[in-house]
Amino acid sequence: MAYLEIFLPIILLILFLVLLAPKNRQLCLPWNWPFVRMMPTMYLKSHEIYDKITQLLAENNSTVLFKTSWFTKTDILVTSDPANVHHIMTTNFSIYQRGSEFRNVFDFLGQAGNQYHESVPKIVHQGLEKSLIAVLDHAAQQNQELDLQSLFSRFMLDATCLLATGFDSGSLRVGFSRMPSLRCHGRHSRGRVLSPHPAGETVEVAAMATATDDQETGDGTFDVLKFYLKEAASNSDNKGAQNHDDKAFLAANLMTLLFAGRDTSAALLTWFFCLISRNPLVENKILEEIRLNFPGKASRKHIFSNVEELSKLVYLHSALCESLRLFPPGPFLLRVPNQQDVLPSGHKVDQTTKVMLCTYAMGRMREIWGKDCAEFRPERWIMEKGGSKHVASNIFLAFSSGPWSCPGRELAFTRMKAVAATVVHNYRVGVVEGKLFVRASLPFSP
Ligand code: HEM
Repeated sequence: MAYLEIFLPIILLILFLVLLAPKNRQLCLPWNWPFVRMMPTMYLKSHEIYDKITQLLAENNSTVLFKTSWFTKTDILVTSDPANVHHIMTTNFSIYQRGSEFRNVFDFLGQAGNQYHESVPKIVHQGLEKSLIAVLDHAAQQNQELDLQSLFSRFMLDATCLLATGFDSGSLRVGFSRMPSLRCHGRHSRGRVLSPHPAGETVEVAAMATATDDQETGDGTFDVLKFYLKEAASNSDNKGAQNHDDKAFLAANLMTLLFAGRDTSAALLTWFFCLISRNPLVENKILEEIRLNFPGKASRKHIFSNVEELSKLVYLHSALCESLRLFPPGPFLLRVPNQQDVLPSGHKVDQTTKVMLCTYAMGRMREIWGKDCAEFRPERWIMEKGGSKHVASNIFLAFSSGPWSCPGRELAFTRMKAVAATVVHNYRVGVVEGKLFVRASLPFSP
């Protein structure tokens, strides 16, 4: 009897697991436990989540439904199937829409007007000369190790802030110590950029749109949004935002831009330098391309006089695309349908399904990129007769696809090419042994 009391619950538990757990089991999917479903496996594998999901997608026809717990009632459908991507991002995008109106506000991204074309070359040159080259020269003279991602983040933050608002946050300079951080606060769309002030002392740069934001902050912070609104109002064609709703909207967009313009490009450039430091042949080809296209500039730090000249660097462009394929700064794009839908793969989704498009896995699919999909090979982006190869955005998803794709793509390439060409031409970058680590975070970064 005593034995029965001990063994009966165990037998019942085993029966329960056997009957319930394997119910939805597909090929090689994580074990689907009762109540907590696939959460334990996802948690345990979180440190290698991107590679694990890539492998699962390869084994399950590019689409996998992850069951989260019974309590949250939300399932996650992960897909790298190009037909699903096209359906979600283009054909049926209206039910998966993100609903952003940023395009009307910041026309400098090239959607309208010519402010982009006028300002970018000046800002890129100024940033390279005043900060990037100065910092790298100093580090090279001192034989100093540098945190590359912090360096590129600062460059991109200063360039984006200057371009979007006219304010120079001056965070990249010789002797920088703290990494600037971007923070957003609650319902007032309040954001802060922590950055060392050009004058030397550390101050906070804030973009605020609270009900009381007419007052001076009085705590040593600089209100970038107020600066931007004043500039906009003094422009006769644009009276600037007048009411608080407009200001909140502008503040939210300003923060989006600062985040989008800083971390993506900085993470990608860091991966680019990691990859070329391990592939010296690629680095040599980039150097050769620079030599051929900018003759007579060998002894100069600045190899190009206007950013349009950068379009000659086809191999460098390809090496950046190849880095984006292997290490896209956004490894997943998230969408939630606002009604029921059936994907081309046959999967049904509704408002309780989070759909994750796996950019990382798509960049490593044999079916798309061939047997050598795991190799870093910029040549795959170049046509046989020369020139860059066009790859459809539903298979190369780094900048998203369809109507809501990245509006900063051209700007991103211009700035990344300017930085990469200048650094490759002037310095040798190597990864310090043991200092490269991969963070499972967004943006996906070394
Ligand atoms: C390597 C560089 C970059 C990559 C890989 C990248 C990638 C992306 C992706 C994938 C999205 C769409 C996200 C989604 O649909 O869920 C996006 C949106 C966006 N990107 Fe980029 N981007 C880059 C650089 C930039 C730059 C330089 C800017 C501007 C300064 C920029 C501005 C934006 C904005 C404003 C959005 C829309 C954000 C929103 O809708 O909330 N991006 N980007």
